[in-house]
Amino acid sequence: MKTDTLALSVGDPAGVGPEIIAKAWAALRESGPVFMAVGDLQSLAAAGGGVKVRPVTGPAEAAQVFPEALPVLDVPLQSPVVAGKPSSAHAPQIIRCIETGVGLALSGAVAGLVTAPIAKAPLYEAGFKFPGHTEFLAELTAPVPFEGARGPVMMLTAGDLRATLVTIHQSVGSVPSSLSVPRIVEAGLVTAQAIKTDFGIAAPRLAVAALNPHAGEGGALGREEIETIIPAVEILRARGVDARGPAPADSLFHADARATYDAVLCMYHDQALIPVKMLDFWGGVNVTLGLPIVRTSPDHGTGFDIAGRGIARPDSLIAAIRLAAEIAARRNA
Ligand SMILES: NC(=O)c1ccc[n+]([C@@H]2O[C@H](COP(=O)([O-])OP(=O)(O)OC[C@H]3O[C@@H](n4cnc5c(N)ncnc54)[C@H](O)[C@@H]3O)[C@@H](O)[C@H]2O)c1
Ligand SMILES: N[C@H](C(=O)O)[C@H](O)COP(=O)(O)O
Repeated sequence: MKTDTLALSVGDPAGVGPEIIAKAWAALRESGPVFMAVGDLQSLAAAGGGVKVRPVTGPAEAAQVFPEALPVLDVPLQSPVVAGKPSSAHAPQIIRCIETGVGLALSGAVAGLVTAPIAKAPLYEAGFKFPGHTEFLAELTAPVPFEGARGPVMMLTAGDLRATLVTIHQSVGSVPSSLSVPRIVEAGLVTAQAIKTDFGIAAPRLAVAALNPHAGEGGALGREEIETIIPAVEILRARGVDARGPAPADSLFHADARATYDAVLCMYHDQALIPVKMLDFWGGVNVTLGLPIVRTSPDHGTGFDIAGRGIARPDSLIAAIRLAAEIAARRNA
């Protein structure tokens, strides 16, 4: 039976996740979307600022209790949590919550997965081999077939801006040598497909950002456009994608420019994330495209500097929950 209940992995228990999950539940308990937190019951209760939490055995029970209490599929921590103090000792539980959420989404028990922020450093310290959720989720869902161009592709969206990334968590210095025609084409195909299936735009217009200032100024300021990005755009167009570019990134993000495209393919992390988080830090959402599950996440991180003080804002998490529900409804229509 199809469900619209979402799973919400708690992320790093020492971060703002538990607090903003409780605040998101308080904001959505009457209107929905319904979600079930997957995490340590005790630390959610402690961080929830008086919000009622209720242990549940699964999404069906979660939907029943949601109007009255925050439903939690308990994945107990094995060591104490101090807000603002990340610990690699929490890594196994953080990873298990994500794995549980992915399993529920793959089985159809939930409509999608929303992931509260994780901090990479404590996970790396515990031997976590993936740069972040994006690559981990791709690994966990790899055995499951997916029709069309397969991701993962990271998208950050806020307002009318949808920006996807060719390269993600790597140093700026390593980006030029990482760009290749196949890699840009693949990211463009996944983006164009997702704009149709997940965002409901029948004829997506894809802008492609240049890497170098002034798009390389005819080669005088770099040759990545001539040698790599332009050939990739040509292949995308030959494969039926309405791709345009590469355009100089500094004139791609103002309001009039944004009106000319439905998504913009960026070459590296901050080329996409700075404009998105400038446009609306509190409403931005991280979406993983091209996977057999729906996955969103807030556009911010664990906020260790403010965790436990009760001042973290749930806006981006609420936007992520709402967008996951919207995408899931489109995919299941
Ligand atoms: N979705 C995710 O899982 C995600 C997203 C971004 C960063 N991260 C990770 O989080 C860790 C910390 O990252 P960072 O310090 O670069 O970024 P951050 O977003 O955690 O913090 C940046 C600033 O924004 C503030 N902030 C963050 N969330 C807030 C909220 N909900 N309400 C009010 N203020 C908030 C913080 O206090 C801080 O001053 C890193 O390990 C990073 O990799 C995870
Ligand atoms: N670059 C992401 C952001 O700033 O929102 C963040 O690191 C999350 O990445 P994963 O979803 O891969 O954990």
